[in-house]
Amino acid sequence: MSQKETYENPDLKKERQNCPFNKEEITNLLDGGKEKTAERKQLENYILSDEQLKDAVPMEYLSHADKYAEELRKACLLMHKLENSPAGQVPTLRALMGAGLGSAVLKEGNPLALHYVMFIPALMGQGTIDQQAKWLAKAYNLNIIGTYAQTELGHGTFLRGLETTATYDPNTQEFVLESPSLTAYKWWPGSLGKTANYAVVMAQLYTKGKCEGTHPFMVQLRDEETHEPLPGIVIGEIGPKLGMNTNDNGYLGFEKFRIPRDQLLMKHSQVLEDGTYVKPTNSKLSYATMVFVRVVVCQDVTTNLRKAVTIATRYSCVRRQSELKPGDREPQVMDYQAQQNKLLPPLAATFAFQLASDHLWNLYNTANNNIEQGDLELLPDLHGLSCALKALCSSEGANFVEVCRQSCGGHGYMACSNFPRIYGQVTAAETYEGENTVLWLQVARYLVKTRKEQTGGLSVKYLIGEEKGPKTVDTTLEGIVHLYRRTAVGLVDVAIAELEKSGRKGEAPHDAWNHAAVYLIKAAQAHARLFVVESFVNSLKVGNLSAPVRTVLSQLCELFIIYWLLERSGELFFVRQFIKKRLVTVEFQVRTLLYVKLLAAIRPQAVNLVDSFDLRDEILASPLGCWDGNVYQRLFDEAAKSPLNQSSVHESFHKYLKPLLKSNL
Ligand SMILES: CC/C=C\C/C=C\C/C=C\C/C=C\CC/C=C/C(=O)SCCNC(=O)CCNC(=O)[C@H](O)C(C)(C)COP(=O)(O)OP(=O)(O)OC[C@H]1O[C@@H](n2cnc3c(N)ncnc32)[C@H](O)[C@@H]1OP(=O)(O)O
Ligand SMILES: Cc1cc2nc3c(=O)[nH]c(=O)nc-3n(C[C@H](O)[C@H](O)[C@H](O)COP(=O)(O)OP(=O)(O)OC[C@H]3O[C@@H](n4cnc5c(N)ncnc54)[C@H](O)[C@@H]3O)c2cc1C
Repeated sequence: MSQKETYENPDLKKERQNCPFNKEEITNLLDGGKEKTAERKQLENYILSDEQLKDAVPMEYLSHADKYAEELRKACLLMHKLENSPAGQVPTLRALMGAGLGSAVLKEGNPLALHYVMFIPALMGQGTIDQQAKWLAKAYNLNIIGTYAQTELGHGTFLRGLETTATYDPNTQEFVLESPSLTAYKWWPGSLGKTANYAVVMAQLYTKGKCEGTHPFMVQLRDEETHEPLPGIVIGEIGPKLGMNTNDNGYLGFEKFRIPRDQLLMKHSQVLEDGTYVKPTNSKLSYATMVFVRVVVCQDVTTNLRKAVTIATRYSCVRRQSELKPGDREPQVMDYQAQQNKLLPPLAATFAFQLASDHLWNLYNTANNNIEQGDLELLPDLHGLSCALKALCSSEGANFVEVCRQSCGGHGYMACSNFPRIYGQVTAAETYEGENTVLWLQVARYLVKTRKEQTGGLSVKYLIGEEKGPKTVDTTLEGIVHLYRRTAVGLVDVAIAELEKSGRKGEAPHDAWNHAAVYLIKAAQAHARLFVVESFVNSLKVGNLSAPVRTVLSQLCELFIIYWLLERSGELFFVRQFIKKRLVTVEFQVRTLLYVKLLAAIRPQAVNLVDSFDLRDEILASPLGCWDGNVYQRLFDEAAKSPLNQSSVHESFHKYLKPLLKSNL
């Protein structure tokens, strides 16, 4: 019998009564259509009903090595299940790699993730047709398992500074891979520690005595039978981390390790037999795998945020605390405006991020198809937008997850609440695939270039030409979006003015850039926020939404846009003409009132909205967020699993505490 038939917390039951919109309509919208929802549900039933994929004990109680072994066992079993998946292999794989279904089974991290998320995409994006023919089938069939080894102990961000060398030897037609120092050791690649036997390795290519920059090489690391490291390969795992502990991030050193010439992935650049180097059409094409992951990370972070918001919202409607009206029953904590202020902006953000991520995904596919045909026109815009949204979704996402945790008081601090894991995953995305500050500066570079040269892609068109739109700002949605646009343009102009000021003082361009970093980052962030806000507003203009769904999504959209504006109001002070017009004081009062009204308007639908995410209890993996709201019983049940509760007196009492108690200190 399902939980839904046995118990439902009365407060949650009440929250769910008289829902003015069709929850399924929102579910379908988020899934990408009714058929996709049906497909997802079928897949969830298929995977989550398998007893062998369930945890015998909570993973927290296992050792580092046992956690890895357990997640690897389940990961391998999942791969076997792919064959008979009712949804087909590709959709199943996608679902298993991300923060939804995949993390319900592999809570600590998927030891095979890098194989699918980076190794196969790298082979596809960097390998020639012949190389793909040689390696891809083996990779898909899991005859080999790979990772993406780029970051080194000494360098992650600065790719031109990578130290690993691949020197071409025309006599043997081989590359010799070498780690010339400790800092040259690859450090961080996921799955490298224990799982992978192959890697795409990024190394400085030397041929005919000249360094041609970083290039991708296909490298076998371990024996395919024994899994022992090959001679000349030094390999291991880097140890426990804040989260993602069974992704077995590893280290890797090369001691004059030889690979054949045709293991340079040669789709974009080649080394001929005699050592002649053939350049790519664009040197950044070798970075394409990172661009792909930046795009999917936005979707992944959004899924994680939906989990955190669902847990916190349901819990906040079950939890009763303090006194709102003297003498009355303790209210649901969700009835405090302060709690709504914590939870409704992240709830709105899940929609905003999803819609922006969908746009980015479409841009990625178009740009990638064009690149395959040799047309690189969309590459700068894709790079700019993927950096901007990856940095924005991961940083805002991590902050929102932490707010969700805090909103659950003490119980949010329990490991079983699942907040530590969700946070661990989301904050990791602030660092991996390009540290966020570094990505903001990449975005700023694109914005400054566009503004100065008056040419750029679709996402930066607003920086070209004179500012359009009303000179005064009204409080309609369009008016507020215009305010975002003016702020974004204004901050780019402020950053350019800073750069020019330093230039006039005689500073070299690189120093001027460094000294304008604070402004440059603000401009990049304002640009990213503008994109998200416009995507949200524009998405509501199109599509055949029912009136009730359109109403609630419009409220969320308005709330989100005003929330960010209020949060970032300080930035308006950088844009001088706003202050002159006393916009800050006058308009803000109106918006603050509007914001509070929106909190009250959305509050009654909070549980219905998170229900419409349709996240199964197994995916939420939290006693605080379960559909039935049976929070206290579930917390008790979780505590019962603690190894310290398996006997009434722990053996350490007799060993340590009893002697102390008897010692008369
Ligand atoms: C199937 C999947 C389903 C679900 C999966 C879901 C989610 C994923 C889940 C889990 C993920 C699991 C694990 C995470 C794995 C993590 C892996 C990694 O972290 S791999 C390592 C990533 N490393 C980085 O990102 C390094 C960051 N650094 C850089 O990118 C570059 O060094 C930097 C951009 C900072 C600068 O490069 P540099 O070579 O120094 O460039 P330079 O300054 O000389 O030139 C700038 C010039 O180049 C343009 N440019 C830079 N990068 C790109 C690019 N990628 N594409 C296009 N163009 C680029 C830049 O705009 C500039 O152009 P202009 O000169 O201004 O014209
Ligand atoms: C969970 C996880 C998984 C990972 N998986 C992989 C993987 O599979 N494969 C792989 O190759 N790598 C992987 N990485 C490595 C990751 O890509 C790097 O950690 C990341 O790119 C940041 O590089 P770094 O660690 O060298 O940081 P650093 O670049 O040293 O950053 C340190 C500080 O310096 C600042 N900084 C650096 N450069 C600049 C600049 N130009 N301007 C201003 N500030 C700057 C940064 O903002 C940051 O505050 C992973 C990392 C993590 C955390």
